[in-house]
Amino acid sequence: SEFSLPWPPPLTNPNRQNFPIFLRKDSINSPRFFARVPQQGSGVVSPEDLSLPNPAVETKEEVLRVFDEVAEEEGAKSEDKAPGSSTRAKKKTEEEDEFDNRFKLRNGREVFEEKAYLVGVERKGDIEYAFGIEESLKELGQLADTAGLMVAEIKSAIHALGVETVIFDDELSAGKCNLNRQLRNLEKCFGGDVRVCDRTALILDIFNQRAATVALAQMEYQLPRLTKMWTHLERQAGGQVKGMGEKQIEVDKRILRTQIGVLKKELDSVRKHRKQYRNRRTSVPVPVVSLVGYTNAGKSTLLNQLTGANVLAEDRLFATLDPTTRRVQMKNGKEFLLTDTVGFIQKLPTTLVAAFRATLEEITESSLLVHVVDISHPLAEQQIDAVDKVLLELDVSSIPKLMVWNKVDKVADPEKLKLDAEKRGDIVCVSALNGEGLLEFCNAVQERLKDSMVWVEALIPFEKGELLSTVHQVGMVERTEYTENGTLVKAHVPLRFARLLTPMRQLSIT
Ligand SMILES: Nc1nc2c(ncn2[C@@H]2O[C@H](COP(=O)(O)OP(=O)(O)OP(=O)(O)O)[C@@H](O)[C@H]2O)c(=O)[nH]1
Ligand SMILES: [Mg+2]
Repeated sequence: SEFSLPWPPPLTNPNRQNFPIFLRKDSINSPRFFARVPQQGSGVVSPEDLSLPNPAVETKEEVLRVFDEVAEEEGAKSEDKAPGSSTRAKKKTEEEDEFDNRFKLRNGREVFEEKAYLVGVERKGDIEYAFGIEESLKELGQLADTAGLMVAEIKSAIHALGVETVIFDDELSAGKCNLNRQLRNLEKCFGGDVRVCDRTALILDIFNQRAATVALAQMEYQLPRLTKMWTHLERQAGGQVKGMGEKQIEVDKRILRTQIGVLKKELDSVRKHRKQYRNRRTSVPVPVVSLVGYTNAGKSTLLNQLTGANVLAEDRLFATLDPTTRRVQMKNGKEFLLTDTVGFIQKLPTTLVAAFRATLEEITESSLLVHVVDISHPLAEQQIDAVDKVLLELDVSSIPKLMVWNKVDKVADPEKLKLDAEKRGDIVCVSALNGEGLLEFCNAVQERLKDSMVWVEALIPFEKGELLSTVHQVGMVERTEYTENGTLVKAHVPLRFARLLTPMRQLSIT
């Protein structure tokens, strides 16, 4: 408070390469800021290098206040250094306590909370980008929460000492020389042991925590980036043992390649297992319906509501990483299998598409795709597009689709929304949370499934009673007639089941 800080603050090291960055508030109520770089390229805000000639921060006072806090902390530290200071020991244990407190329990797993600093870079060419940087950053924040990180506000970022990870909203592409320069510059600017990562690395981190199969994608992502990880060795060696860093790279690359080999084998066996499981399932003629949609749309909640299954549904991104299939039994005795899938996300890293494909293989064999949309989300349209794009890549255009607008309980004008849906004719409005519209949903599913069924007229002998009940369960029966020779049934049934009925169909023709 007695500090008067110069404005703009001086550079501690004038030789250090520094990109100017302008800070803007994330939104009026949010304490988070995002960075704007006026020219092409990326930039960083480094604590000592906070050279903001013309900050786009709403109030200069706000930033000054942050500086005050830093200064106060610095002041406290220098006091600390006084020999024999009794506050020193106290501070020490406080720090230790704080360190211990950062181990948190989440979903039965112990995670260490990292203080992270989100950086979004808006480039000139990106302005048209549908999601917009604010939304993208918000999503990144949620991603970071999911990874078990604590999103520190920019304040703590400026507090320097607090920041351990800097997360970029875009994939920092490897291989090109300007990435290396970019990373080195970042390292230089941040100094110390700050971890710099990007959207891809963060998503991979989440996957790595919960889905073993995706570890592969992570390793493949790491391989070209190893070069960067070992440059510090070269620097330490000061040119004398220049080969040292390189050797370590080779060792690391070899280890990674071996691990990739092992994982690939594991993945193969997982695939085989899943395939066997699917084959077993297809011998039961129950149609399979897959839930797809943007992450956090409410797919797992819908599955839970319909089946009473206890699938993890949470307000965090990528809550579901493994497909889960449950049997849905309707009041009228009809059944279908409902499969939950991993959510989609924009800017899906290229390395992840392959991993998604493995998890999403399930849906290529379903009779119907239900596209779940969080219609209360301001960017619902863009999320729909993002999902459609992935579906296109998965080559499932031949499978019929049904769109569900979820979270109708959350929208401002549900009646207007329902009218909109009605006008478009192919949309069901539901609230997976309170159960609204679920009956309509099931009926719509049945209706769509009919499109993938074939019409049969079959005379089923009385001794094959179980076949008749299966027709009722999995098909749509129009008529049954009892005759001397058995039950004459006219119905839509799944193709596979129709094959089972073939001999009886011939019977009905004669
Ligand atoms: N208000 C409201 N919230 C909902 C509704 N459906 C789901 N949610 C909430 O939305 C959040 C995400 O739901 P999930 O079912 O986990 O979403 P998901 O699509 O499975 O997400 P991923 O597994 O990440 O792909 C949870 O907090 C749910 O409680 C709804 O109809 N209304
Ligand atoms: Mg889910």
